Amino acid sequence: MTTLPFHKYQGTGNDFVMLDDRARQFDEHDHHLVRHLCDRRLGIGADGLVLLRNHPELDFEMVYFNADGYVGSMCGNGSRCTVAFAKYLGVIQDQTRFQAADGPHEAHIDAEGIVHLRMQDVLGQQEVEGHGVFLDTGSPHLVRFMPSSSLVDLNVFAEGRAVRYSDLFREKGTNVNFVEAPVAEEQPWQVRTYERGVEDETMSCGTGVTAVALAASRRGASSPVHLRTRGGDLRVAFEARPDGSFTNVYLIGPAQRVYGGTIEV
Ligand SMILES: N[C@H](CCC[C@H](N)C(=O)O)C(=O)O
Repeated sequence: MTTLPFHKYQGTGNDFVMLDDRARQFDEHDHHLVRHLCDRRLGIGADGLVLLRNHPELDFEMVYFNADGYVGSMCGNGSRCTVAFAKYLGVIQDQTRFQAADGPHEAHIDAEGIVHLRMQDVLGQQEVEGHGVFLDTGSPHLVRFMPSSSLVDLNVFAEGRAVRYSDLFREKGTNVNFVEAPVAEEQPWQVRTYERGVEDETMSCGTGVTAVALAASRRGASSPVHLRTRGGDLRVAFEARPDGSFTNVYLIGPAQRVYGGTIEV
């Protein structure tokens, strides 16, 4: 038995175990341990786990795992939390450049503590017959626009799973976002997400709302798009290019340290 110190963070209800791994002691191939730490009954409990590591050129590197114990692709909420964690550790102040799964990212923390995270440019979006719109915002996302008032009672677990394990997506998997457009202009777009790697609905998904905002821009939404998840509100700002791609994409929202402790492993 050894004692492992950890920190628990959440960003709009998407929660993460954060480990300060600057000394590089954590074995990233230990899927069983990652899964155990994310287990809500036997471990700490989280949608994912992040290792904060040193990086040779940038301020730090973020290594993100889904709750299934395996390295995931880009995680937007987890990135905002990692930026807040880096500040908590004194690794950065309010401005940073760091490495994530899909490449380098810039971020800053504003006077209200809100994290503005620059995402990679998004090349485009593609209609998937019978399913919705597919975008890669660092992670794969299917966006399905739903009729008004249908989201509240939707079985996101069952509906999301059906898409994620459909013949089209089974092999690589996809995250699945269900969206309701606002009924009045000043209201937010509502989003519920089934996450690959968690294989369940989460309270919020950062790369997911980013995908939703860019897909919504094709349906009249203009930057910044306001989005409401079950865990809180996020904003996505962007510039649409004439060729259908997007640049200057920012995911903007809170990131909070909930508690810290140690766990016997
Ligand atoms: N919750 C994450 C999404 C992680 C993507 C992950 N579920 C995968 O497909 O590897 C976010 O806030 O962007």
